[in-house]
Amino acid sequence: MTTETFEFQVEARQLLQLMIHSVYSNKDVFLRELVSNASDALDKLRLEKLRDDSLDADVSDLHIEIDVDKEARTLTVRDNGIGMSYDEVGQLIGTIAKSGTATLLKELKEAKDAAGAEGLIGQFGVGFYSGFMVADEVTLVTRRAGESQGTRWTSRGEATYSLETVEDAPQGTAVTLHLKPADPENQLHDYTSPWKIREIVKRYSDFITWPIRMVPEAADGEDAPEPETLNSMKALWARSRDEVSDDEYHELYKHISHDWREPLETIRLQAEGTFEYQALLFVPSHAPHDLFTRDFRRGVQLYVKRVFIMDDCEALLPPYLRFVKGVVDAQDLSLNVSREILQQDRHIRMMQRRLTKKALSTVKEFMAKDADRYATFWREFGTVLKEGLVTDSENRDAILAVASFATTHADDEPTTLARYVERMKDGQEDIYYITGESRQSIENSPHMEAFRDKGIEVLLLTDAVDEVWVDAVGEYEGKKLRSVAKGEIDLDAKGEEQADGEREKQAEEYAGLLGWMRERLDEDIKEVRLSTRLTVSPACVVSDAHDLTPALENMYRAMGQEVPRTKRILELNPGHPLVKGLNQAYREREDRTELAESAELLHTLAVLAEGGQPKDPATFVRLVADRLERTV
Ligand SMILES: Nc1ncnc2c1ncn2[C@@H]1O[C@H](COP(=O)(O)OP(=O)(O)OP(=O)(O)O)[C@@H](O)[C@H]1O
Repeated sequence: MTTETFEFQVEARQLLQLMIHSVYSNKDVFLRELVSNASDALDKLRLEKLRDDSLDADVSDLHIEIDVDKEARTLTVRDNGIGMSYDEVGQLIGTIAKSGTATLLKELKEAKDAAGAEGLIGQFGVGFYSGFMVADEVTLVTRRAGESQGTRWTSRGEATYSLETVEDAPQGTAVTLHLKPADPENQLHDYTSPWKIREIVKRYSDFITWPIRMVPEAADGEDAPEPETLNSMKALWARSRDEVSDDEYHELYKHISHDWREPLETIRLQAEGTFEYQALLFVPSHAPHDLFTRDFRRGVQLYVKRVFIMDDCEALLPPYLRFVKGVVDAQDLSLNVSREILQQDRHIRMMQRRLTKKALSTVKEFMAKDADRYATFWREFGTVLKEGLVTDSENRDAILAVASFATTHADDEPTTLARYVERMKDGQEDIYYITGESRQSIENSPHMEAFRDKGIEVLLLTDAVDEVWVDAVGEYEGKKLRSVAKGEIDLDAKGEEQADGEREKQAEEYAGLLGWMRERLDEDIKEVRLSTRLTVSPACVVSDAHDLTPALENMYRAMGQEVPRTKRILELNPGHPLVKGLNQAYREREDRTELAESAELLHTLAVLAEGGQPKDPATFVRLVADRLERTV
């Protein structure tokens, strides 16, 4: 069979170069990655055989084997697992199909130091390619279980790789690294040394549930020694807490999550009784880059009596906890259980409730005992946790209790709702918030003026989900959550006579202008009224208390839902010279053509001030230019 040569995808080539000129100082981890892939391949084969007994595959002694040849300076990691077909090798090994590769590479190039680069690579995980940190050539020979022909893949980690079919490949995959010369100064150890291999396997892969064997090289003239099993194979989740070190837990986390960094927290949970299970969950320390993409893979694996059943088990945790990684091992499920059955299983639903409560109480503990850890957690996962405020009414209070929000009270320290309430002024009945794209834009919004003036604290909500949960939640401890940009806001003490009298007078004075403007702006505006929110700006637009905000309208449209355009309310600041002038002109002039333009301008300025888009930018620019021309 001829050998075909292929070019690596551009991204794959760039990643390979990064691996070769190693951004990662600890090169030992290449073995963990290869063993991890081999272990996955064994899991997959066992599962496939379980589902389809007719599969022509030998599952009697599934294991991983590590062989070294000191003379040839090669190290081989072999498994008798699922293997790959010719096409799969091309797809899985020659390309990087993962979303976000381009972003990762860009960030890597921008990372200023090795530690930053290491962190980024860690988040991504480059698995198989890490072999090129220690080898100048990698050969992979594989045969998919059930197929007769095998495939050999070879590359020197440069621009190309070659593929050929082979006739006599054993079932599974063997990855052979042609090792670079050892260079201990650069952490490139002698990976042909049995004690080094023992040490690495023990450190990183002890919990792997398949035997990892090594056949030590025979001394001259002696028979080959018996293979030695290097790992204990004990499922960490089944061992008691004091038997397992934090490092061991962390290695399991890295195996499951493909993250190279330590988790923020490890959570153990055992349930005894009618439905027994053990769970070992991890809260990562960093949000993965694809957390908000549609095909994000959740991190909880399901085992049944120590047998791996599935990755990415969505029935075990609600979507807003999708960042939690870990293992759940249930005793009383069928090995053939499917995703559909899991979704309907009463025990699984109970398990999900318990795991959810445990995850939330862990966050509560961060909050109570370790402010830094809580701050990291919230920075990384607050946005996704808030989705639960909308979707999980049972745990809404628990989520609200651990949620925090940016606030006008402090520049860099978010507040909980409880603390906000403690600080509420005498007579303040509601919790005020404003939503928008960035802290800066909403802090300077005209809607904030009266609040700033009176020193009333406002929560600054800038995540898309904030628009939704505030409506779903509605109130906290009997205090309404109120948008400063919705409905009528009256911050003056009720019944203040002077204010009331003044307002009545103004209402009379402005009645004509307000009615006339409403007619002029009828397409977009349903009411024009005098404002009690504004102290500096001439005008602002607000939504009715129960109307959709423009951001929500856009969100629904982006999701493909039809929503009618909601007309808004224009508020004018009667204390502003521009508004006063407009009123005077309205009263004095018969010809109101110019005035109509001014009304339009005022409206557009109000839209711009809250970060909106003018409906007709060209006309707006022309009107402003006209006015400027007259003043210069
Ligand atoms: N020993 C193996 N047996 C069977 N398939 C394998 C083996 N090694 C790798 N693969 C296939 O190649 C794919 C790519 O492997 P690679 O190590 O690059 O990434 P990964 O394991 O998917 O994720 P990560 O990069 O985060 O480790 C795997 O998902 C798997 O399908």
